[in-house]
Amino acid sequence: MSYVLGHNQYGKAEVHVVRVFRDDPDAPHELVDYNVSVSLTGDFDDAHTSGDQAKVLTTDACKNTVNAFAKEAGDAVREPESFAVALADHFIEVPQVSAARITVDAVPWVRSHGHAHAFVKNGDYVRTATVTRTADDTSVVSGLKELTVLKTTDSEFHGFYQDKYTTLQPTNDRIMATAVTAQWAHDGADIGTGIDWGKAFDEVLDAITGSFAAAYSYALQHTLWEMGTAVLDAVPSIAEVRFSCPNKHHFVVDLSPFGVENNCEVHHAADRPYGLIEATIKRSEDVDMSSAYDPGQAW
Ligand SMILES: O=c1[nH]c(=O)c2[nH]c(=O)[nH]c2[nH]1
Repeated sequence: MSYVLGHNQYGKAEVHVVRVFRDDPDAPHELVDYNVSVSLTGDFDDAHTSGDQAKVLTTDACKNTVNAFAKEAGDAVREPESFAVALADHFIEVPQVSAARITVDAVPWVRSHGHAHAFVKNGDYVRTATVTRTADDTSVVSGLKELTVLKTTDSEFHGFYQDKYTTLQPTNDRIMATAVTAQWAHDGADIGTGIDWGKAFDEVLDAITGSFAAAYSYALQHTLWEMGTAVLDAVPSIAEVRFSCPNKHHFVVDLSPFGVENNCEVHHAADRPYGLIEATIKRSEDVDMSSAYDPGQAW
């Protein structure tokens, strides 16, 4: 029997590193809070099929590298994308590595009361970055997750396909809520020219929240389209944006048994199940950024 080893990758997941910038004794402290994962692909068949670990860079060394680079990578540490690029550039130099993928979850901390060294965690969202480096190519995907948004009206859902199991009543007025996961891939040509990652992130965040608020919605799918086109309008270097958005259903509670009118005022916020609406919005038909995403990702 000759079985075949398929795609494999390995590395250290979730190295949680917090870097304080405190070089100038007179300046307020700054900090970044990153959960970093390293995933390496390459000539690692022997590690699996014969148990020979000669080519395996230990995941422990991957963890050590993340921690050391949090100091050694200088200003690149300040943005998750540039930190991930610095790490990927390092790991691709290991001869047996053909692709290095670095993912960073960045928790935002905001200065508290203008204080020089006190911060409050901003729980509004987690910022993400995924950098994939091969010998001759670097792809950068920025993103966010856990951005929960809600609007109390300007959302309808009707005219949908009906089969014998369809019981949902059409509505012209409902709450729409979701927790946005979004990932946007930067055009390869623009990465080398030095994108201002922080500015691009702020512009995308503003485009997503602004279009969610402003767009009149006929479905969460329709809102994803509006958010995606707003992102592409806002930042020219973005080639495509992917969304994964649970429909956080809010059902109007029937208060008629109590003789009480309920004009979309009292809702049951359902936990599960939830609709899961996912879409990619691309700048053109030719855009194919699939290699920029982890094949292990579910979407
Ligand atoms: O925005 C929505 N999209 C759907 O596909 C759907 N399906 C459903 O039951 N409610 C909704 N809402």
